[in-house]
Amino acid sequence: MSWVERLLVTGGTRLRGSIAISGAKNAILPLLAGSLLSERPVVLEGVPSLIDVKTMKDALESLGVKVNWTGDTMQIDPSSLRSLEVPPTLARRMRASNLVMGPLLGRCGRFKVSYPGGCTIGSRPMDLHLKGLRACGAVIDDDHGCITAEAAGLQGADIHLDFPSVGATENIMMAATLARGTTIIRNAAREPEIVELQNFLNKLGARIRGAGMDTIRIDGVKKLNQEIAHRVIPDRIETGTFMVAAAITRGEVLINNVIPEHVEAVTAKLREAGVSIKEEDDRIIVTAPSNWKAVDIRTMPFPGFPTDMQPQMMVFLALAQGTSIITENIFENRFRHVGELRRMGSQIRLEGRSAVITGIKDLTGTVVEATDLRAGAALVLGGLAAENTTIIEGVQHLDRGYENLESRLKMLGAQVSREII
Ligand SMILES: CC(=O)N[C@H]1[C@@H](OP(=O)(O)OP(=O)(O)OC[C@H]2O[C@@H](n3ccc(=O)[nH]c3=O)[C@H](O)[C@@H]2O)O[C@H](CO)[C@@H](O)[C@@H]1O
Ligand SMILES: C=C(OP(=O)(O)O)C(=O)O
Repeated sequence: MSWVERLLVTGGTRLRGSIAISGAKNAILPLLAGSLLSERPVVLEGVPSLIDVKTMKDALESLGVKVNWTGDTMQIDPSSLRSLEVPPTLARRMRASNLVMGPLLGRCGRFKVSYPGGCTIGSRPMDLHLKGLRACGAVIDDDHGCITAEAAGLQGADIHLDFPSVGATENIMMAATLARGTTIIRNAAREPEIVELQNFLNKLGARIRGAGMDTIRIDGVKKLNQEIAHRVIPDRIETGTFMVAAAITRGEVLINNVIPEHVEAVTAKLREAGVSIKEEDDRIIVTAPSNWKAVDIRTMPFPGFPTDMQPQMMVFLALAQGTSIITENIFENRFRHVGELRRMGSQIRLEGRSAVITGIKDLTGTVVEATDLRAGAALVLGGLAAENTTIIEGVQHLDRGYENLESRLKMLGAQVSREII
């Protein structure tokens, strides 16, 4: 017998209190994959309890790596690596499964993985990853949804990415770590998770510089053999989601364990709309006005406005005074939440890559479906602000990327519960 989990969110409560942000999903996943490059034990701290992290742990274990996960600490012993093939059922569970390609190729000279799964927000091809790995000397067969690669020793290369892809930058960085000579990645992604990966790999013994800028230089080393412990950076998308939760409920929330510079684009847009945001060393205080203004948003690679915050900002703007335009420049199919938000009463019109949002006074709770992770987050936020109760189906998407979401929202006064039917 199968069961369905759904969230029941009853709106109308102003969120108040303080909350601490968890380790970043999009940082821990490449760090776990990057551990494969090392021959010595690695300890990761601040590991969030997420389905995607569990999937990556399973993927590492399927390769023979020993992993011990207790609380928010993970001990990884990559010395026992013996298989170079991730089972298709695991690979298809999330996009980040592709991040084992670079490390396996770098350390062992071969891999076999299925095309990854992940959020259904666009076609998400792998061409830039494969182009970069081929430039380093890998012979790659990309056929029938399965990618196999071989290299008799990788060679450093000068690679220009057509687009600053986060995953391609990470895979190439990791493969190049153990290549002969120097690799240069131009038009590299500049996201904080890239800087985090550089810091982590350098602790292990790699020689990488430039992360956070558009050119990254990797001087290959023979092996990574430093035994290290590393604490993962806080999740900037979870931070942004809680910032919007405070704002949309006209509440006041102190958010701890934050790197304010990582959420600057979100802070700027919320301030432009009229929300008060006070930044201190590692915390942010969000105080919402009773009404807010429409603002326009264009998603861009970092430091631009993050696509992973686009759905959450859309629901906030659905309640703004005036008309906002959101242009989604990263993923061609990241508007699946629009239909669900319309069911809650919002007035949103799609025109190609843009959504035109005419602010209304109130949203109305109804039954809606989370079609992907951030679409789900937007629906929870809508539910917190709506009249009456919103029932959100497709909760498994939320569990991929938000740790204990309902209990943490409850700590701030929200009326949220999970129902199993
Ligand atoms: C686990 C993880 O870190 N996920 C994040 C990562 O995903 P991910 O690394 O998959 O995102 P990319 O930066 O690679 O994708 C950005 C754009 O480039 C395109 N592209 C990408 C690779 C490629 O080989 N060819 C190609 O055309 C994609 O289809 C997309 O349109 O960055 C995205 C963009 O900030 C975020 O939304 C995801 O949350
Ligand atoms: C798109 C996302 O994740 P993934 O790349 O893992 O699908 C996300 O975190 O919003």
